[in-house]
Amino acid sequence: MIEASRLKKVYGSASDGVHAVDGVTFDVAPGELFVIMGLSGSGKSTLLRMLNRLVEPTSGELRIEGRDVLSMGDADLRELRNRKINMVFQHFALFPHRTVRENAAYGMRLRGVAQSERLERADWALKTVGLGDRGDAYPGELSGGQRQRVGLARALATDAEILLMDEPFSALDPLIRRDMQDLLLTLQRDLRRTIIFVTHDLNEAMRLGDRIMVMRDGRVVQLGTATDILHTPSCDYVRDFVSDVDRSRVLTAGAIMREPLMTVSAYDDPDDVLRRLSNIEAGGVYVLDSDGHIVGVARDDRLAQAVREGRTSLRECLVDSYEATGSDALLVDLCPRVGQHTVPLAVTDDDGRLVGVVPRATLLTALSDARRTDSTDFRKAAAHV
Ligand SMILES: Nc1ncnc2c1ncn2[C@@H]1O[C@H](COP(=O)(O)OP(=O)(O)OP(=O)(O)O)[C@@H](O)[C@H]1O
Repeated sequence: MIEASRLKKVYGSASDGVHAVDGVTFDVAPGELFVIMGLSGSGKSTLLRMLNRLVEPTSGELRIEGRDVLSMGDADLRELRNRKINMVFQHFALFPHRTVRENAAYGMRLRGVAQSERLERADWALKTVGLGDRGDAYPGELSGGQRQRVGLARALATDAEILLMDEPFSALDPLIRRDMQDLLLTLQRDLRRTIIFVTHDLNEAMRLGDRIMVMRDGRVVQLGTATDILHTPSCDYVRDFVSDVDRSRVLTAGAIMREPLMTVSAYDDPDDVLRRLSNIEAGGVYVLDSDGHIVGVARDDRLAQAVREGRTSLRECLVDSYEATGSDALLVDLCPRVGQHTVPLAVTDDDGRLVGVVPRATLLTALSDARRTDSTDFRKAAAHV
């Protein structure tokens, strides 16, 4: 959707001006939530504003859906800003004398949408952000978080495919901010807009971003998924940021899961399964059907009993003592659920097929700070838990 190559912005003269953005290259896929993260002054806002040429790049290339944005004339640029891209700011600047519905409809007015359609889409957008019953209220009658929702509704009501969001939640208190992040993630699952989201908060970046671009002094110091950045920070600068991140609320089961050491089929022989289990020193194993769904767990004590009794069907000695979760579950929610059974926590796909497991040691290692664990024996210790 967006391809930026060696984008540069120098405020002032080339020799002694400010190199706000210094040769940045990245691309954003359709439907991606792409986060630009960095400290104050690292060039995030400048970069964001170059994407719709509110700030004119000094040099570089920029394509949106393959079209060269930097060579566009006024008419094409207006069209791009009016139809394709919408911008959401930290302060939404709602009009106090207009109703919430009129405020939500405002972006479409600029785009020349007929009034009846404007109001209809505004009502849809307000409902989407949970303010369906507040359309007739005035902004002054809403809380800060609700006003921010109106701003979000305004951006959603237009059908712009690309949303540029500059620290939209930074002015909100932490609980409302978390609500708004949840709302954005939920909306994004359904609406799949392409979002470029600027923040200086790595926790927020990691919660929201499909990918995160970390900037420092106008340059990109790392570009990757939250897991990439947590596990392999590119330099000390990123490592310092990462040490403050609450891993339990960023990493997911899918990001840390392992291949199960072994799985067996319900048609396998109990004696054989027991022998294989003892080889890997495990107390139990997942039994799968031919599609990979979990049929149950074969535990060593039950298997030993079945063998003693001369039974040959694995199905007869299965138990259902295991825990399963989806791959997008956060580690904070897994903590109480691992280590309860002889088999590790199962990670299943939407159809209930086993896609991986989370042993307790894996969870502990993932929760620990990589920087500290490099210098201690934590990883080794965790492996024995
Ligand atoms: N209009 C301008 N004229 C001159 N310098 C500017 C201008 N806008 C930004 N800068 C400088 O460019 C650099 C990058 O600023 P920018 O606002 O893009 O960073 P940022 O990462 O978005 O910071 P913040 O999080 O504080 O908004 C800073 O050194 C800033 O002082």
